[in-house]
Amino acid sequence: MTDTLQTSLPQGKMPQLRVMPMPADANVHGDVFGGWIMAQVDIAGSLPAVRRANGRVATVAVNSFVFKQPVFVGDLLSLYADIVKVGNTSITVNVEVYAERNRLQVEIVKVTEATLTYVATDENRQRRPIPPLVEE
Ligand SMILES: CC(=O)SCCNC(=O)CCNC(=O)[C@H](O)C(C)(C)COP(=O)(O)OP(=O)(O)OC[C@H]1O[C@@H](n2cnc3c(N)ncnc32)[C@H](O)[C@@H]1OP(=O)(O)O
Repeated sequence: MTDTLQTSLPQGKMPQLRVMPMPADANVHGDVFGGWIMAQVDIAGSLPAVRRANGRVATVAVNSFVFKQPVFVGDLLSLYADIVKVGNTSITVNVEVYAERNRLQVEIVKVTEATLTYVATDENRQRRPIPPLVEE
């Protein structure tokens, strides 16, 4: 598992989300609940999906989710999300989470990796086609 240890955050990319878990997010041993991390990953992954879908999306599947290293209260988490597939109505996003621990000593650890699929939905919560990509 040596590939989980990083010395820096991904270069040239902006995190979708940065967040710090608080004591209420931890179990009795002080480690952060997996469910809390999953919620942050779901939010981070939805952000590029909403932009690409130009509107609301719903999470239809968590295709994979790996907790590579524990997360501790006070870690500063950076969540990076990249669209890896666009279907007719669905968008699949890869999310990577890095923790900055002991921030004065700059220890950065890759803690989580996940792939989720979102479906573009309309005002009746029914699936809708992904609109064509508009060049900016
Ligand atoms: C806001 C939130 O995120 S709330 C989080 C919880 N999520 C929800 O409450 C969503 C509940 N689910 C639903 O409402 C419905 O399943 C919907 C609207 C998301 C999808 O509606 P359905 O009619 O079931 O869609 P359908 O089966 O045709 O699949 C739609 C797309 O999702 C994909 N999909 C469906 N199931 C899966 C799966 N298990 N894994 C990967 N992709 C899937 C399909 O391949 C299809 O993609 P494509 O159109 O790009 O080919």
